[in-house]
Formats: sequence, C-alpha cells, structure tokens
Amino acid sequence: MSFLVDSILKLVDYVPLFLAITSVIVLVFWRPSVHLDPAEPRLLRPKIPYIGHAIGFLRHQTKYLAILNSQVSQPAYTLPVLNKKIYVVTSPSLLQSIFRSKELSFEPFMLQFSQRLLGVSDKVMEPTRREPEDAKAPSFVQQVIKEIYTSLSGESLVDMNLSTLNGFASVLNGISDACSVDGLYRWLRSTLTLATTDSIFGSHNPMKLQPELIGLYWDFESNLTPLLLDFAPSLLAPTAHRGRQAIKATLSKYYVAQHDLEPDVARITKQRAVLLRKYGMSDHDVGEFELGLLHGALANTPPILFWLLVHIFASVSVTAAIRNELLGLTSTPADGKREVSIKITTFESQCPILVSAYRETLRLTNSHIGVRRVMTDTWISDSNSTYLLKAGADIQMPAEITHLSSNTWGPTAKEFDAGRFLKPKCRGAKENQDLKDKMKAYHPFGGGKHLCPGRNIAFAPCLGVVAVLLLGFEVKGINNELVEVPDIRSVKFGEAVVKPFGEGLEMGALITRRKGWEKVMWKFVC
Ligand code: HEM
Repeated sequence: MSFLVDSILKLVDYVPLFLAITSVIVLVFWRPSVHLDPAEPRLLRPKIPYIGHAIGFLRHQTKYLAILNSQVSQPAYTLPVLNKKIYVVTSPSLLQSIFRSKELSFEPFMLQFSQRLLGVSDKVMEPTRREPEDAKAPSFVQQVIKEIYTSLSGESLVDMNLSTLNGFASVLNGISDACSVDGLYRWLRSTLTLATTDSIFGSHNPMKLQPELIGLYWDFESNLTPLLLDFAPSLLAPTAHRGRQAIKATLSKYYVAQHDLEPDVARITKQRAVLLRKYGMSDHDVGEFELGLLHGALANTPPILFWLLVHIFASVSVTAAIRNELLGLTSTPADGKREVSIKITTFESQCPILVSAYRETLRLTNSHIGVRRVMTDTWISDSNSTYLLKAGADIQMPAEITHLSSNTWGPTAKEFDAGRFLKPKCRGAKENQDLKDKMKAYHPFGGGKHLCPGRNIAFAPCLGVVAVLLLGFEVKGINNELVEVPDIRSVKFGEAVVKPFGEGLEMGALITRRKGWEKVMWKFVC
C-alpha cells in the first residue's frame, strides 16, 4: 500500500514537467484543425486547440457568440471546432446575401433537430427522408411546409386566431373586479396554451380533457438542450423526458381515435394528418410526430405575449398612447352595454404603436441562432467584402448580435422603444436608407426560402390579449405598483424567443377591471 502511495507521489512530482512538455509540443506543432482558403472568413483560433470553441459553447451556451463578438467585431469569421468549420455571420448585408442563396440550406438541420426534439424512432421519421419517385416532385418536407403556409394564412389563420382569442377572452370575462396571479408568465402561458390547443385540436383537445398535460408540455419545453443531445434523456433530463413521453402518448390516442377528422378541428391539424397518413404513417406515429405541431404552435407565443405586456404596462406614457389608439377599434361602453367586440383584422391599419411595440418586443427577445449548411461552394457579399463559403461547413447567424447592435439600432439598441418601428412621417433618402438598413438586421423569423411559415401565428393572439388588458383592465405589480420589466437573458439552444427566468418567472400581478369598463364581456370578431 505504501509502495502505491509513494509511486503516486513520485508521479505527482512529474506533473509540471509533463505539462511543460505537452505545452511545447502543442505550441510547436499546433496547426489549425481546418484548412482555410484565403477567401473564406478569417479564422478565429480558440485558446485551447481543436476543442476551445466547443468548450466555449458548452460553458456559455448561446451567449458564447456574443462574447466572441465583443472581442472580434468582424462581419464574418470562421470557428474551427474539431475538424469542422462554423462560419459566424453578424453583418446584416451578409445575412441577406445568405438568405438569398439557394445553396445554403436549413433542411439538413430541420430533420435532425426534429427527430431529437421529438425523441422518435427512425421508423417514425422514415417518410420525412424518403426521396420522391419523380425528381421534380416536391419532397415530403416541402409539402409539409407548403401546408403550414396555406393553413396559417388567410381565412384558416383568422379562424384559428378567433378561436384562440375568444378562448382567452372567456377567462378574462370571468374576472369580476380583480384577480391576483402568483406568476404572471405562468398564468398567461397556461391560459394561452389551453386556448391555442382548443383551437388546434377542437373539442377533444387532450389538454382540456387532462389539464395536467399543460404543465407536462412546459416541463418538456423548459429543458430542451439535454434532449437535443439525444443521449440518455431519461437520465440527463428526467422531467423533460417524462413530459415529452406523456404528451406523445396522449397525442397518439387522439389520432388513433381519429378525433382530427371532427369538424371543429383546425385546418392545419387535419391537413397535416392527411399528408402523414398518405405517406404511410400509422395513427400512433402521427401522434408522436405531431408533438412538432404542438411545439411550433405553443413554444414562442406565451413569452412574446409576456414581454409585450410587461414592456407596455411598465411605461405610463406607452400605456396611454396605445390605449388611445385602441379606442379607434371600439368605444367606451355606454351604461348597461356589456359586450364589446374587437376586430382582429384591423390591428395593422389602426394600431401602429401597438404593432411597432410587438416588432420591438421580437427584436429584443427573439435571439435565436439561425443556421444553414453550405451545400456547394458559395460566395456571399455585401458592399464592402466578398467571402467564399465551402461546401460542408455550417453557418450560424446569431440574432442576439444583429438585433442588439448599436451600429444598426443606435445608442438605445438595448432599450425598448415602442415607436421604433413606426413609419417616419416624412421620409427623405436618408430615412429610407436608415429604415432599409434596420430591416436587413431584423430577422426574428429567419429569411429567404426558409422564412418561418408559421410566423403569423403569434401576431393577432398577442395583440388581441394585450388590447383587452389595456382597454378593460389595469395590470400592476402584486403591491399595486408599476410593473417592472425583468432581465432578459440569452436564449437556450433550440429556443427562438427567450423565456423569463428567476424573479421574472416568479413575478406576480394584480389584474383589475378599469373604471368605466367593469361589466364588459369581450368578444373577438373578424
Ligand atoms: C411566433 C412563433 C414562431 C417563431 C418565433 C418561429 C421562428 C422560426 C425561425 C427563426 C425559423 C428559422 C428560419 C430561417 O432560418 O430562415 C423558423 C422556421 C420554421 N418554422 Fe417557425 N416560428 C414560429 C412559429 C411556427 C409555427 C406555428 C410553425 C408550424 C406549425 C413553424 C414552423 C416552422 C418551419 C417548418 C420552419 C422551417 C421552414 C423552412 O425550412 O422552410 N414555426 N421559425
């Protein structure tokens, strides 16, 4: 035994020497792990060869790119991670060049991401990867995306939004004088989750029949990062894994019972199921796959609603300005009038400050990292420079950097300015250019051929709920003080809109009926 201890102590003596030799070898022989053409974006070597950037991502997660950006300030640069190249692009003009390219694709990530997110077998995913027999025919993925576009626009979108908003309104209509909520975000989240899933799944909505599923969905959603690693999810993220399994099992029962065929189900739900069954998916597997539909429809709207609401109610002047323009949609009810309707198709034309505040909320809180794979060697350029992107490499476009850059948005880049997206009253050449530059840097829903097909799903529900809360209610802190906007952190991997955390997640609110609007029952119409 003492021999063993002696040996270990002797070895410990040699550790400094060993470290010194290793460092010399690394310094002398260290070559970048990737070869770079001079036309590619400049290499940003990590401090620790090969794995330094991987460690950076593990340690700081999505914030790592903002940390690097504060040190390099380049429009584009290359991160070597093991033997892979990642191009990080932060210049708005280069982003637009990427969005325009047909050779830079989101598709390889979409399928891989979906399978990991949903936790489904290769068998469930098989139709998504099947090549069409006719090379000119659209692939499965292209057909799904086309159906999302059709179902989430025009009349079908209005129908869904009306159903969601009237579901939410029924909860607000139930408030007699005042209601105190322990966690404002959680309250908005569960009310909206129920209203949205009612509109998607109709009267057999599993979340209405088993309300505990609402919490289980958000357990799943709040811990996506370890699930996306796809390694021992039941050990690394047991709560999220349990939530995911429960939702999938319930959705499978819904589709096995063919409740999607009933008349009060949304077009998107029906048409996707038709397509999935056409491709040979069993009813059970359709249920597992449609966790993706649920996730698309739910994950981002509650946080957008929360951030929009708190930013408005935190400012007396913004609250007054938006209330004033909302009065154009409806009028103060005369005594005895109980029902007030809001036309959801008029927000865009009648409520410019509210619409601008919505866009500003997305600017501040949608800090997703857009990704593309380079399918063939491609050149991208802005007015100053041109870069070569080599096939096989990946691109990352962090919205946190473009959305918050003071070069683009000025000294108030990190602050909420409800009027930032208002069209200037008189526009000369300079104002026009300024607006153009800003819009190039604004990409909460991505861009180009991969622009999010579901991007309209949050607009009317968020504006509608906020409109009713502004006109008919006061929203204050729990001690009747002005609401405070909690800190906004960086998104987690897999998120688009950031969720409140810590005190922000816990903050309560007092919701009271406004004088003159006490007896109103709210209704949304088109
Ligand atoms: C407010 C809610 C939403 C946000 C913030 C959001 C955000 C995004 C973003 C950032 C992208 C990447 C686009 C790119 O890289 O160019 C994207 C793509 C996509 N989104 Fe959404 N999304 C939302 C709602 C939805 C909904 C409801 C659905 C479907 C039910 C959906 C389905 C998709 C699909 C299929 C793509 C890939 C499109 C393609 O590759 O062509 N999204 N979304």
